[in-house]
Amino acid sequence: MNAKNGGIGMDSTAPVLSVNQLDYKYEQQNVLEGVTFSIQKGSFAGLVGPNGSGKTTLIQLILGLLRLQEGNIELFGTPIQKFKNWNKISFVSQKANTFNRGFPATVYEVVAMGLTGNIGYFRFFNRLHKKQIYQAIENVGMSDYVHRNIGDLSGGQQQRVFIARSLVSQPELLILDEPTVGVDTENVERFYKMLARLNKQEGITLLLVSHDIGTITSYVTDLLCLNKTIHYHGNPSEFYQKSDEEISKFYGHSMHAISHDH
Ligand SMILES: Nc1ncnc2c1ncn2[C@@H]1O[C@H](COP(=O)(O)OP(=O)(O)OP(=O)(O)O)[C@@H](O)[C@H]1O
Repeated sequence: MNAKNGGIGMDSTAPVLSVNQLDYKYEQQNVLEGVTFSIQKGSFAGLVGPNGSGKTTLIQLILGLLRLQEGNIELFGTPIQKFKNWNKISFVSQKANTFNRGFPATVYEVVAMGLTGNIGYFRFFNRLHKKQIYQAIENVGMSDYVHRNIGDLSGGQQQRVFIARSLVSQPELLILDEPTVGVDTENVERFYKMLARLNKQEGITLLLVSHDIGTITSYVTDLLCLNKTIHYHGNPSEFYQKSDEEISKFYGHSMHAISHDH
């Protein structure tokens, strides 16, 4: 059943994201071929693939930053060409933590910036906006740092603040492109735990792009392996039943994934 209404109404039963037979090439280089998958509401999806496997290109297509060549993408049941509710989607890029450390803003101010798209730069925040800002900061476990300068925080803490900034507008789908680049190992685990909690308790659908297949498989509900096309989409634990040979065939090199139980 599809309750589309000229691209304005949303089909609440539709997948949050549906990608169908997507091909993409830069000049003569085919980067994506026949990419097909969908992500259901409430999933924590991990998209993994080696360098150059097309992850960033795929995300840029999903965010409407690159024009479709072949195939189609639906967001909340609406073809991307007609999709207007971009406030339902938030994106945190790997570049977020290359933030200028000298930037004179507190955690509160950085998170508040996530609301300016909703209310405009020169409007004042009302009580509800302030509540949303504090709630987003609490959701990423940064309440003790509200008035600290962003430049004084560690890479992992800064990245949590950027997640809070993207959560404050209350998106339904949060897309993260390699958010743990530059975050030390111990904090990477904490970071993934925080994402898993946001997914379970706040019901936010997550699409996490990573080349770190070992760690993310402990947290994600859906694992997608991309190398030009989707070679695996399913339960992360079933992925480990595949032979090393099968995995390395699409991963491009031999790899030993490590599974942790949490
Ligand atoms: N703007 C561009 N023009 C030409 N080729 C590009 C462009 N962007 C990416 N490519 C090429 O397309 C292929 C896929 O790149 P993409 O960045 O999508 O992969 P990725 O999986 O995100 O890689 P990484 O993990 O290294 O970031 C690579 O071979 C890359 O060199």
